Amino acid sequence: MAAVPMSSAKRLRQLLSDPSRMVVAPGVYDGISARLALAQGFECLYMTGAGTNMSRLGMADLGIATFNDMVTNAGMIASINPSVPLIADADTGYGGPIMVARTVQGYARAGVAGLHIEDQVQEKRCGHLAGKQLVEREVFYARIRAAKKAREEIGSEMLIIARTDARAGAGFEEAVERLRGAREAGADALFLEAMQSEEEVRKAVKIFEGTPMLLNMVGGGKTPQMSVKEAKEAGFRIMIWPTLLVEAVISPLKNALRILREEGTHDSCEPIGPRALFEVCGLNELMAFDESVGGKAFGGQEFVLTLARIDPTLRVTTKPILDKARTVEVRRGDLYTAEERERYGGLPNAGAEVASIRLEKKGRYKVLVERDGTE
Ligand SMILES: C[C@](O)(C(=O)O)[C@H](CC(=O)O)C(=O)O
Repeated sequence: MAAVPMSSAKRLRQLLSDPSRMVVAPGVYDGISARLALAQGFECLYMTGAGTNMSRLGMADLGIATFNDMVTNAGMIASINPSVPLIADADTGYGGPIMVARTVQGYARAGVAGLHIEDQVQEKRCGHLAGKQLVEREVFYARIRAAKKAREEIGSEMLIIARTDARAGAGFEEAVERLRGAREAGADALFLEAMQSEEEVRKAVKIFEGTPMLLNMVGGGKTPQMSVKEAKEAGFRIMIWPTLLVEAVISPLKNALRILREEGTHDSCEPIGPRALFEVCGLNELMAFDESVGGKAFGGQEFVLTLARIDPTLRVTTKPILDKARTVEVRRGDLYTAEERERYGGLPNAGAEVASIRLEKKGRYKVLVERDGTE
């Protein structure tokens, strides 16, 4: 329900047009992970194919998710905040050139801002597993040409990123050659999968100077670990962290389940309660929308918040408080003046959380909040 001042693809291109910026995109795979990344104010998200296979299908990253699985997930994620660009994994494009075209147009209509298409065979696998097989160079180039032509046919600005998986079996030089060919075939950005040393990482950026390069940071993968700062200094323009969140949930979930199974309780983590839980997925905004159009389904009280320390002119916002609500989330956009809302309302930062106010008891509130969100 956020305002959409420009297409997310245009926004992604705008971010890339500033050479001093690197686009950092955490890998998300479902509604909760996407909501959490948006709440942190990330300016771009990445829909991981590995995470989509795992969370939607319960399957390993072995190219099992089909176009329909992927486009449905991408459309759901892209729609949560359409002003924040989503780069989505499009694997091999899911078939020959005709199918690649369908994939590109389907992703564009689903609101995806950029996608990557690779040169593995259909029975593909995670780029950091052994035993990958490649299609011939020309087959790869035809995929990229199909992607570009399909995008042009519908007037989309979606970014086409060519990914090569050649490093593992065919070597660095072949990978570079394939990306050269893909660039000629019309790719806007390049992704050399599973580079194996810092030297390769730096060399690749140098070879393709002038073309945006994507760095894939898989924890425990083939590529040496680099921070956002290091990747930016090396010259990358996009950095994805595909498995960060998938990995992060495994242990806590296992632990909670083990405790429930062994001890018959659920005290492995402090329960935050249903209200706070749903606030992660937009409860307050959804209710505010309902109220703003005269809906009566969730009538609550008014919450008056004064952010005196952030701005001397005193920023005030009102937010509804649900019955029995325990927290109120304040986002940057809540504090905009009408003019600011017009100008900045659609930018990713508008959704960034500035404070999470814990409510002690029902009543009318007037709260002073400092920049770090503490009362
Ligand atoms: C980027 C990637 O395509 C993904 O699906 O997110 C994977 C990540 C992974 O499986 O570790 C890849 O690098 O192949």
